[in-house]
Amino acid sequence: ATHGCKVIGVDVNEKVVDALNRGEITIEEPYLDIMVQAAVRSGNLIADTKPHEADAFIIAVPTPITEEKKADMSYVIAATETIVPYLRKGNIVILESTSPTGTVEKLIVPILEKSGFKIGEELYVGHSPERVLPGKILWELVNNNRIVGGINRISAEKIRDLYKIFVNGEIFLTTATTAEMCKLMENTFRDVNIALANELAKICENIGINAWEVIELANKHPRVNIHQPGPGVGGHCLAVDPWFIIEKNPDIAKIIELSRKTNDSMPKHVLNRIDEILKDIKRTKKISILGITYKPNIDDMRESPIIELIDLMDERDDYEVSVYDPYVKNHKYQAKDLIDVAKNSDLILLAVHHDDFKNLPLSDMAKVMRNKYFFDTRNFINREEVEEKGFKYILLGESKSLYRETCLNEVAATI
Ligand SMILES: NC(=O)C1=CN([C@@H]2O[C@H](COP(=O)(O)OP(=O)(O)OC[C@H]3O[C@@H](n4cnc5c(N)ncnc54)[C@H](O)[C@@H]3O)[C@@H](O)[C@H]2O)C=CC1
Ligand SMILES: CC(=O)N[C@@H]1[C@@H](OP(=O)(O)OP(=O)(O)OC[C@H]2O[C@@H](n3ccc(=O)[nH]c3=O)[C@H](O)[C@@H]2O)O[C@H](C(=O)O)[C@@H](O)[C@@H]1O
Repeated sequence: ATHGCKVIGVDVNEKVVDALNRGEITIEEPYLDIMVQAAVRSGNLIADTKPHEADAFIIAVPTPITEEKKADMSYVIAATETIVPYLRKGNIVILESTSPTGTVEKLIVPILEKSGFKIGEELYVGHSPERVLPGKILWELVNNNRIVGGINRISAEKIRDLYKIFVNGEIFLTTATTAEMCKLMENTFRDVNIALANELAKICENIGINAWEVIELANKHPRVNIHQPGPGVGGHCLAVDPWFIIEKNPDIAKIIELSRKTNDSMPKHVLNRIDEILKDIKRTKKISILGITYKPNIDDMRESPIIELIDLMDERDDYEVSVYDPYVKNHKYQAKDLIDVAKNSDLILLAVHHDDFKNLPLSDMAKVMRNKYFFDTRNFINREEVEEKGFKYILLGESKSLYRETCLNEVAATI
């Protein structure tokens, strides 16, 4: 809309539509409010609960997984069916939702055929996966390279020409099914690499060294890029998309499935570590959790591993939980500030590395706590600073064994 096109934003949620028409946004994303205001004011962006006739239709509805880890394609089916009555000869239809392989060819095309138009000749159809990173969406939307998979060459070319209106990155053409698999493998690549880092974290805890130090040093190799361990992988992308591959290839996608399970095991692993740290306390223990979103500096809690951790603690009667997240209001355990969250607590768990947590009021927090344990799952907080304030600092991916202490002393003595 800010590049001169007339855009109709269609959503079944009336609240989203009403907000957009007032020039307001319903998600947190840097600079999006300014851009939407400008687009609405220019008259180029309007929203409605029903589609209008148009030259091109872009489908970007949710593609979640069910409890059984199967792709839920109901939103894509519903949205595609909704546009059929509005289609005209020469229209372009693009699926942007991250989808299992074969979605365009086997699910969307048969629905679009109900329009009576010849697919690929009178209707141009394809998949152009969205690759933006939440928190950097507006920059990446324009500057990322894009893949366009058509059901035939002319479809891919027509879709490419549409994206050229606002994309500065390169646009690569392929088939619809290849484009679907590219998107799934991009997120799977990241998920598998994070699983490797999480496994390393557990191994290092086992042998008494620091995984973060191993990663930093190993990554000095020109062809090594180990990712960061943490309390688990969240979001509606990495925690979801690999399952689309596993569902269709259960006997082959073994590494992918094991990686998913490894990352999903991290909240339980964090709880096991807390059990071990607080094993001598026999009464109900209070845990203060800093951050519950799925990653830093955003308000999205979808598939957050911290929510999973809280659920695990809820199942136990020896834990009481208190939470503080500057991006979240209304969580059932939400404290009003960083002092309130620490009241009568036994352990602070740094779960999400929001920038807001860079300068914690550690002295004031320590004053209201019962025991002063600080468990950092992100290697985010300065160990010396925390220890200076009287806390015992514990880091995910590190177990300070006697062996490690002795080795470090020996190294220090040699230097
Ligand atoms: N959010 C992101 O940064 C990225 C999202 N994606 C993919 O894009 C797709 C959409 O994701 P999000 O925008 O994050 O989801 P979302 O849940 O934030 O928004 C989807 C919107 O679609 C609406 N909707 C549902 N059914 C509809 C229908 N039949 N007709 C019209 N509107 C309908 C919902 O009310 C909701 O407002 C997913 O497949 C996701 O994996 C891919 C890359 C990045
Ligand atoms: C390959 C890739 O980088 N995909 C991006 C990803 O966005 P998303 O916000 O889900 O990715 P993320 O920043 O890796 O975070 C996912 C999760 O992984 C965790 N995480 C991430 C990196 C890391 O080294 N260790 C780690 O534990 C994060 O804490 C978070 O819980 O998924 C998006 C999507 O598909 O929606 C996609 O558009 C984005 O480009």
